[in-house]
Amino acid sequence: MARVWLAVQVRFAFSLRGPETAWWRREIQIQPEGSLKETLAGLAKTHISVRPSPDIEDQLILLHADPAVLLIPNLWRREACEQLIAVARGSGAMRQSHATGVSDAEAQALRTSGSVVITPDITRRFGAERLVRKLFRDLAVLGVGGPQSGYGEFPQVVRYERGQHFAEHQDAFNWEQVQQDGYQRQATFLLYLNDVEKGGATRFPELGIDVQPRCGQGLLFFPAFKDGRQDVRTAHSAEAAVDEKWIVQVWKGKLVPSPRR
Ligand SMILES: O=C(O)CCC(=O)C(=O)O
Ligand SMILES: [Fe+2]
Repeated sequence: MARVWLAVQVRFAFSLRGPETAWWRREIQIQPEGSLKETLAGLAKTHISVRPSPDIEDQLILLHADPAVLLIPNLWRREACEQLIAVARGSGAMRQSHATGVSDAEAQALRTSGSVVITPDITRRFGAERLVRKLFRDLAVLGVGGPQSGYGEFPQVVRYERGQHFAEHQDAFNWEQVQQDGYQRQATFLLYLNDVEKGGATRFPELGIDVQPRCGQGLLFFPAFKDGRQDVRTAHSAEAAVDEKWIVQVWKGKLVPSPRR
């Protein structure tokens, strides 16, 4: 019952959102007591253990309880967001984004943005060490995966120009691929790098959630269950951009026992 109620409140908050409204503050006030703790306890059983440090816990907004979707407003300052955009632009390495598990032609229709993987080489060449460290420190502060889990992918900066989108998809790999690679994505951490007034929302159709990009705002969700199977309820899309949109994303993964490896 509480879950249904929470989802309804989220829709309500989004529909009321205006450019100057501190809607997430209202959202905190209407969250049922203890719901974040309950959600994290449930998450540890079904998906992944997430133990946020006490100073960030207060800033987490539970957009959806099961599956858990968390929003962290004002995680990065504008200056840092702009620096990371400048690294991506300046790298000269932005390319048409890839999509996993589909042919090139399908990928081009599915995902029309441009992106650059912030490899150690790009990090070094463009002096982005501090920014990359900050991304991983944020993940650690959010307590994603606990101190023992070392598997992160290189961060990826993505730009959507007017009309570009990423159609509905799963971030977690399909079971066949997991069996083949012995690796699954367990947490998606997305950080919005600019304010987007029109278009470009991250949409979770199954959950009735639209997240409008705000500079420095983080989004955290969990695309796979503990055993490595996709949690298809976390399907999401990037709606077509009207204003230009920039994000950076990091996936935290884990090795999954595989008969073929
Ligand atoms: O751009 C967004 O809002 C979502 C991006 C996304 O889903 C992805 O890159 O996997
Ligand atoms: Fe995604």
